[in-house]
Amino acid sequence: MNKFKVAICQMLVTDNKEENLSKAEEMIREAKREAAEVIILPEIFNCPYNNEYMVEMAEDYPGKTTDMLSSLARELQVYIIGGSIPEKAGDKVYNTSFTFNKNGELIGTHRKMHLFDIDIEGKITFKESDIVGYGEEVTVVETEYCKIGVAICYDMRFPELMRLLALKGAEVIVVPAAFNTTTGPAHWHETIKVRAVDNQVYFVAASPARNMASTYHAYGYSTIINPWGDVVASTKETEAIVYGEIDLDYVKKVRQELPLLKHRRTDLYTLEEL
Ligand SMILES: NC(=O)CC(=O)C(=O)O
Repeated sequence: MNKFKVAICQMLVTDNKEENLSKAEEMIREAKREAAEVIILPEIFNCPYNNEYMVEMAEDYPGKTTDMLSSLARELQVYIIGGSIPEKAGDKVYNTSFTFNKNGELIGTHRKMHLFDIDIEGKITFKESDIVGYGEEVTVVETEYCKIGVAICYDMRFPELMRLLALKGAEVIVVPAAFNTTTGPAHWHETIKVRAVDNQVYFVAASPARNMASTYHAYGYSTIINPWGDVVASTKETEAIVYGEIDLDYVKKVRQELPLLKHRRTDLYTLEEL
């Protein structure tokens, strides 16, 4: 089982949770019909990426959204990396990604570790930490194919975390994300490519489609990059499913031919999880 097919559901997210859940289900079913085995949703897919909505629509785990993902994973016999949702835990809200295996069992929970607090003059101000709590754990999920590192959006801007995922054995890194129309054109493609090349992984970056009726204008352009830095598949800003094949022999080949991970001077510097 050295190859498997992934699908990114680049869905249009609205302020209607029922509509978002139906859209996610419809796209997951379509991806299964196209033989995808690992299906990925974008960051904050069940409500708008906006602090007020995230507080209002946050759900406990287990809850309506995660129950739906779990039962779809079981029924369709696929892995689902459920983008992220606002998760309510006690009096806190987290931006959390839940991953389910083919039996519908929860095999990974990633709470966004780096929160999107930015202020770009004349363009965009966002202060996620006003309402979202910080995740504390590095997340690598075990699948029947390989280990998959999971992080959320702004997390991917931190090369130390991405490297840690590779050092923990990830051959694929999946990042549900929602860059925007300021940061997307500036950094999206370059960041994805360099993280794939540095860590010699398949890098799967899943965005929502752009919704100009929303307060946050997601960039779109969900993309899969291989360990050599080539684009396996990509799309533009509108709703679409992006499919790509992950070839684990190719990961091994690139890592053998250009042994970056082996050539690290760990006698001179190290990276450790505290
Ligand atoms: N939405 C994010 O967390 C990050 C983002 O949009 C960016 O880094 O740009």
